[in-house]
Amino acid sequence: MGAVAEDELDSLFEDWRPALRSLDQRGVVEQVVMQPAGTPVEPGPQPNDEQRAAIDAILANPDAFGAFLLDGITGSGKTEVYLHAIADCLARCKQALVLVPEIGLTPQTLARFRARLGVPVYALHSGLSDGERARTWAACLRGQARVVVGTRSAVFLPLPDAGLIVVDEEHDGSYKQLDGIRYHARDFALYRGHALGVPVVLGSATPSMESLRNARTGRYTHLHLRKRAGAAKPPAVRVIDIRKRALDAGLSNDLIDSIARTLEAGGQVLVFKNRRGYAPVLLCHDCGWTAECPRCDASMTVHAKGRRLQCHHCGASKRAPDACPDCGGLALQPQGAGTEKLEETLAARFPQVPVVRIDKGTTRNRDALAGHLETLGDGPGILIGTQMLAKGHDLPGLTLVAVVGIDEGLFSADFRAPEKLAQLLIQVSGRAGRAEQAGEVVLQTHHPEHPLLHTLLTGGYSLFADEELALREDAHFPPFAYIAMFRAEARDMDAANTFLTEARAQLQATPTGTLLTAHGPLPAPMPRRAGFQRAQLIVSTNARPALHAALDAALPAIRELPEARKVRWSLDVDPVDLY
Ligand SMILES: Nc1ncnc2c1ncn2[C@@H]1O[C@H](COP(=O)(O)OP(=O)(O)OP(=O)(O)O)[C@@H](O)[C@H]1O
Ligand SMILES: [Zn+2]
Repeated sequence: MGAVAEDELDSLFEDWRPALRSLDQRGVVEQVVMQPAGTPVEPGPQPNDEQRAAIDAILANPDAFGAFLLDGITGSGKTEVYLHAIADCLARCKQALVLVPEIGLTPQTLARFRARLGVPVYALHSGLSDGERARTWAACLRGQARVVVGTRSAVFLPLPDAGLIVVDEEHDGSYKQLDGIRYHARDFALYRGHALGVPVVLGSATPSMESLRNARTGRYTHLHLRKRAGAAKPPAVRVIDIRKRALDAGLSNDLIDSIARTLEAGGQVLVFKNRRGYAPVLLCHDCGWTAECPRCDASMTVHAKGRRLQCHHCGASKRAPDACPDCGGLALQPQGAGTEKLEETLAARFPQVPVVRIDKGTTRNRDALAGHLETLGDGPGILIGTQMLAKGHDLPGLTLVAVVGIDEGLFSADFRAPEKLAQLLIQVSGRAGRAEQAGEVVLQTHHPEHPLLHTLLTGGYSLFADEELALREDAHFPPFAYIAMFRAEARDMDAANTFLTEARAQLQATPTGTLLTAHGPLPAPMPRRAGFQRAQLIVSTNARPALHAALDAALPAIRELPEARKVRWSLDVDPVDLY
């Protein structure tokens, strides 16, 4: 079943323990008989042909498991397809579960579901108290909750009358839980759909390589939405080559002119920059000193217009020094630009419009996000954001999307980096021109000839995916191989390495051990974090059963290793991040 071993299932429900305790105190929950749904408050648009075909395919066999990949470009109306399938589910007195990424669960999304379906829609996310979670759990168990929209952990809700499971933005990294028991909500949704005998719909404009491969091999039914729904057209994309150009906070004059033109025409602008804070580095111009985190192999990020330093890896935070700690000079300069600096620069350039920044620093929860979008309003304005903004937001007034500072992503060592970058670029670009107004995307780069950009610009995500899958197959990388990663950290690197070497020996000694290829132990890409030395061991194989057999056979012994007591270690099957 993929990411989780059967015997781990129990602990997966750990998340739910406090909620269930509070449920127990309130007495037993009783089942209610489900009534067919009421009439929708708001009728939706007539599905177009592609949407109709997708809906029909999903509903062709509603009482049996089937996996569907709804592969539809941004703005193609995937949500409409879900809504029709859910409405059908309600008409058959069944329950529907919709999983959305962490930041995708906005009041906007819920309002749309409520208005269209004509039944209460239950929301489940990490911001709820244990009591609220318990109420949702009970409502599901009783069959009172007909439609639940929730993030990752909603995949464990009880569904006595299950009829449909939807995983929106199935490629999204937030479906993978990284702390404690590691599970992938998408994989688990498929497992549940199979157990419950209901269709599972995975939707995305930028499907994961894993899901695309499953669609190609016929394990999933591949459904396509190739054009934007309604009147909207895909945005025009323009690349600005910034080599040798003058830049202000990383923005070229060409881009500033485009922003000015868009604002004059009454449009809204999204400036996307995946680096929060004021500047990524604080440098002494006299001696070359830079502010490093004392506990990590990383620079500290400058925040609060230069007054504070913060480590984005361990969270350490302190006041920025007034003078260079090395040479005593007063020439400390923030280098580069993060979202805070962009906000300052754009607010100074365009004082007549609202400039709103959306990142971890300003937007801790959904209410904050709603507040920011309200500040922006419907008129001309500028939105600055990190990847938080890349997901599923429908901003009808948005006509220009400017992508700046993606260049570091083009040269990452992680084999998944191109996939993640392509997804991000397509998703961010997809925010432009979703209503009547035509959209424009401007991409600023020092590497206009980079193959990744070239492929995306000429063939879109599907051409990228073809090429990426071919590369992965040649290199024996997932989804053509299955990998597991052991991470170990300790005060000294030797302890971490010794443990991993022992773990490798245990794995290789199992009956399927010869089918595994081991890489490592090697230092992690960031060898020191929060004061710990970190190493990793990757094992890979081209047959999943061999991997699981080896893990099952070796894990008890690995847990008992004397070396295991000297390190903090974890096992990640199908890791999404290789650090
Ligand atoms: N058949 C249709 N006719 C007219 N308008 C439609 C139709 N289907 C969807 N729309 C409208 O198109 C817009 C985009 O639809 P929707 O949000 O469902 O797309 P999506 O594929 O889920 O988008 P994304 O993945 O980019 O978030 C919405 O405003 C929706 O109301
Ligand atoms: Zn740190």
